[in-house]
Amino acid sequence: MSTNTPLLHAERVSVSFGGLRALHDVYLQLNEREVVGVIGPNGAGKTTLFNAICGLVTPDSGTFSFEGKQRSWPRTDELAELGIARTLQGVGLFPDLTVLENVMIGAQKFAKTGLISASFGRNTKDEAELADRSMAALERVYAGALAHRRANTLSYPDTKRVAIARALVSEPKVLMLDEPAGGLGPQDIEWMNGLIRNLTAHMSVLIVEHHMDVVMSVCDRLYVLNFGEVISSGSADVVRRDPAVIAAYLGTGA
Ligand SMILES: Nc1ncnc2c1ncn2[C@@H]1O[C@H](COP(=O)(O)OP(=O)(O)OP(=O)(O)O)[C@@H](O)[C@H]1O
Repeated sequence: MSTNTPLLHAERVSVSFGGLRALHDVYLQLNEREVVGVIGPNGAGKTTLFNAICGLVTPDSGTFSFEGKQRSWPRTDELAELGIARTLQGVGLFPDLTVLENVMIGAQKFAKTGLISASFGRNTKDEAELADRSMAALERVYAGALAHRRANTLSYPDTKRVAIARALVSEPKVLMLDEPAGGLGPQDIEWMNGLIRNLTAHMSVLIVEHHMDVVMSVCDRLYVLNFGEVISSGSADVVRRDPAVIAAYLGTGA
């Protein structure tokens, strides 16, 4: 892949739910080691675009390319192999499992005998390898000390870190983060932004966020959606000053 080829490229994406047009001719490009934000008011189509890339929604039309090759839209069971990982809005950890066990669930790609047998110790070599990878992922988000805590004892900011570790354990090329700053205070947002920037040493990051302020400082480029269309794209400075963006956000009070 040439250095100018985008890692991920979606073009002319349209999605309808019955009579409702959720996306219309949307485009998005993510380059190597880039942090790109998809922002926009409530109902703009951000999650639908994420879901299309993750195989949770099938577009009516549009093309998808990954590593320079056009291909069908990814199915959910192809994501790990392709190198795409996603965190879920609302975190989605298993409350009664330990942090390490939660992260190990993200490592299924590496469990030669399947997660269940590995988790139950039928193959101790696989289990040890999974645990090592999971521990390394936790350490990358500075959460190694939390490994043996139950997920339901964590603070909210810590659950968000663990959710990222769970996505990192499959060693993705593209990490998709759903509202990484949602519910965090200013200090934790700063910390989270620092973490995201560090991740770009190894991968590209795609972020969906409702509030534009929280992603402005961390994103190299932004796409702004409103009513299912891209109304602006570019650097934070360009987007922030775009009258169409100001009008869209003022219109919703976000
Ligand atoms: N499964 C679905 N069935 C019907 N309509 C849907 C479905 N998913 C989304 N929509 C509609 O599509 C539009 C885009 O929704 P989407 O969730 O993608 O927006 P969003 O920008 O992520 O919003 P928010 O910031 O509130 O999460 C909305 O009008 C929404 O009601």
